[in-house]
Amino acid sequence: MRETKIAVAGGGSLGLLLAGKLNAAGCPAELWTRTEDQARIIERDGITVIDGAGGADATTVNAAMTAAVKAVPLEKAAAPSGTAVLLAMKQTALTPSFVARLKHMLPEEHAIVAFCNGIGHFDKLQAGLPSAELAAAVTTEAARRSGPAEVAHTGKGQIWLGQAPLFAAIPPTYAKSPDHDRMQYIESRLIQAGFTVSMSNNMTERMLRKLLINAVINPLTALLRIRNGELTSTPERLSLMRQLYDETAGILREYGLKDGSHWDELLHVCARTASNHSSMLQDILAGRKTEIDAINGAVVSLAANLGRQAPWNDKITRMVKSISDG
Ligand SMILES: NC(=O)C1=CN([C@@H]2O[C@H](COP(=O)(O)OP(=O)(O)OC[C@H]3O[C@@H](n4cnc5c(N)ncnc54)[C@H](OP(=O)(O)O)[C@@H]3O)[C@@H](O)[C@H]2O)C=CC1
Ligand SMILES: CC(C)(CO)C(=O)C(=O)O
Repeated sequence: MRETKIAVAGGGSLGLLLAGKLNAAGCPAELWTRTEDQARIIERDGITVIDGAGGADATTVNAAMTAAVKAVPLEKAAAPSGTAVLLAMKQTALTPSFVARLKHMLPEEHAIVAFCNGIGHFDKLQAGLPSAELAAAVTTEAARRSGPAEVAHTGKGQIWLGQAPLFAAIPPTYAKSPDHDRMQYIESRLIQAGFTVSMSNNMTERMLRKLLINAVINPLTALLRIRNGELTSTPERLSLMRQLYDETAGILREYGLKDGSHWDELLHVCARTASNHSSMLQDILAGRKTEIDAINGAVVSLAANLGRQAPWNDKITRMVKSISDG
């Protein structure tokens, strides 16, 4: 098997969950933070993961565990040949200068497994990191950072791993395939850490399904400032959801979204994550840039590539941008 060293980039909700659980299970995974301060706190205190927190079920028992984790600010990280980076950062952080910094620090042989919601990130990574083995991870896990070294695991879900699709490129040109042994190694380590993981040979479909869910729940909950479960509570809100859903699903079908009960899946996600603030609402409340460009903005671009319009997605993108920092 090719030598692989796992590193997690981004000490936010998902990054703390991944690094905390991997290290707790005896799988060393260095965490690359943005700040020196956060790395220092984690080196001192380890990462605490509170499992079961935020569960809708009142009988859920919270269990906390703390793991020692090696943490360094990203620009000081040393990445040996064969490093696999679990990228747990928002789309908004993947600027050309950040991708150039990654290229500078990563060895020739490396893999990037991107957990980002939305689409467009693989095009940016592919353009800036031509020798990267690019892999996609789609997850229904839910996590919320509650301190620099503490994360609440607010929903147990699944992780799908596989080759990265490139949606914007027409005709599609595929990124360098992830090394099979390396992906199996990552899968086995994540399973050892307690995650439910499956390899998928159709990440396009997985990502489009997640995109459809995020394109409806995220902007509406952000604009209405409500929890995910409250979205289905009135006929007016359901009607907004339905219009946005119909338009988005119609476009995503042209890119490989299969026919299926996606509307039921959407309602199920609202019920399963009823008490969550969506990530977009959290960004708005914290005054951060949202991932709207990579979600509804991306749907508008996908429609334009087909010579079509997506007026619901276009308007909702403008509305979210008009109440946030971009
Ligand atoms: N949280 C969840 O449950 C889920 C999240 N996702 C997706 O995963 C991705 C990550 O989400 P999440 O963890 O919630 O996001 P967070 O905003 O909680 O975390 C992002 C992290 O990236 C760090 N970061 C930003 N810029 C840099 C940089 N230049 N160098 C190093 N680190 C940097 C931030 O650092 P700092 O805090 O210092 O600013 C922050 O810790 C998103 O695309 C999200 O949509 C998908 C499924 C579930
Ligand atoms: C599934 C959902 C909507 C859960 O909150 C999510 O992925 C998000 O908030 O970004």
